[in-house]
Amino acid sequence: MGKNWRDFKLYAITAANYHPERDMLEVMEQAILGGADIVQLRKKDASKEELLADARALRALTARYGVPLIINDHIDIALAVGADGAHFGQDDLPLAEARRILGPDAIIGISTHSLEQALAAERGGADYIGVGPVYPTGTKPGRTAVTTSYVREAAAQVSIPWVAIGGITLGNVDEVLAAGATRICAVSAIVGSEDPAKTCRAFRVRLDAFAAAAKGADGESGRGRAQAETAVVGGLGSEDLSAGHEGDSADGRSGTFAVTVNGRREETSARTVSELIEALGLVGKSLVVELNGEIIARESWAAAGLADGAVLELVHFVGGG
Ligand SMILES: Cc1ncc(COP(=O)(O)OP(=O)(O)O)c(N)n1
Ligand SMILES: Cc1nc(C(=O)O)sc1CCOP(=O)(O)O
Ligand SMILES: [Mg+2]
Repeated sequence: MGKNWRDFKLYAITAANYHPERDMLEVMEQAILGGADIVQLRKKDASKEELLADARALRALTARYGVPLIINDHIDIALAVGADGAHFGQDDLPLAEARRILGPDAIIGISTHSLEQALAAERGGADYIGVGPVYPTGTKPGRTAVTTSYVREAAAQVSIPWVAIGGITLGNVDEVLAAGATRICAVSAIVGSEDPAKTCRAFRVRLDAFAAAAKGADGESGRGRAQAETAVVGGLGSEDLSAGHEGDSADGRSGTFAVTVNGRREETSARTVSELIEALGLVGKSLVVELNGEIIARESWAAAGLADGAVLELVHFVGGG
């Protein structure tokens, strides 16, 4: 493993059924290249032989990138390939048994669906917990969604690393992060996407933007994350974004062009980040701005030019903890 595994933010899990035409290793390598920083082998109903072969191959891949490998359900496979850890659900091998077998250094993750289960896993010595399913998901059909209210409880009361999971997509991840998640796990949204690397990069942009907002508004402690909210840009149409910029702009250019703001394509005539903030009515707000994957310091907003195709994440921090 490279960096401290506890710093992971984006957890990717295998699910070959979502990419029947593509090789599992190729998809997972793309996910890692895009920013997935922990990987789980999950293959329900596979034979031990099949699991072992996949686990060996994934072990080699993840070792090459210094990314931790977790094996779902199968402690023998985890041991056989020297995985970094294993993940168990409420009905799987009990935590105490898993710890006895895997030893003190293994990363053991436990699925939880309520705060009570989370606190029990924490007391029992889990290294991290899954918090979910946040939304209904076809990857685990029939499971009742715990909603973002459990995410908020976890943010307030869980001390060990925890990861939000279940139905998380680029379309709803901001809501999960706004509820206080700082790590997310996605299966279908990553491995079922056309371009897993691009999808992971997009998840990372949002994770980083929320982390920066939490830090900016509350110092190093990260307190008050649960109050982080994305800037309210959803209701603004191109008219709003072009406000104050009709006709030629100061530098002689005219017209509008397309940018993506918090995942939404917009037409704007704003030539700089400052102009865009103004057009959005966000002047004076506690904001973190990410432009094409880079956080832009407030003092550089006026100089930060926007071009056609620019991708922006605007995170509005709305309170302390
Ligand atoms: C990170 C993470 N969280 C939750 C789960 C689900 O585990 P479990 O409840 O045991 O269900 P199965 O995955 O075994 O069907 C997970 N695998 N990973
Ligand atoms: C494997 C799993 N465990 C969950 C839990 O809540 O414990 S939700 C889930 C499925 C996550 O897949 P997707 O990102 O495609 O919804
Ligand atoms: Mg399980």
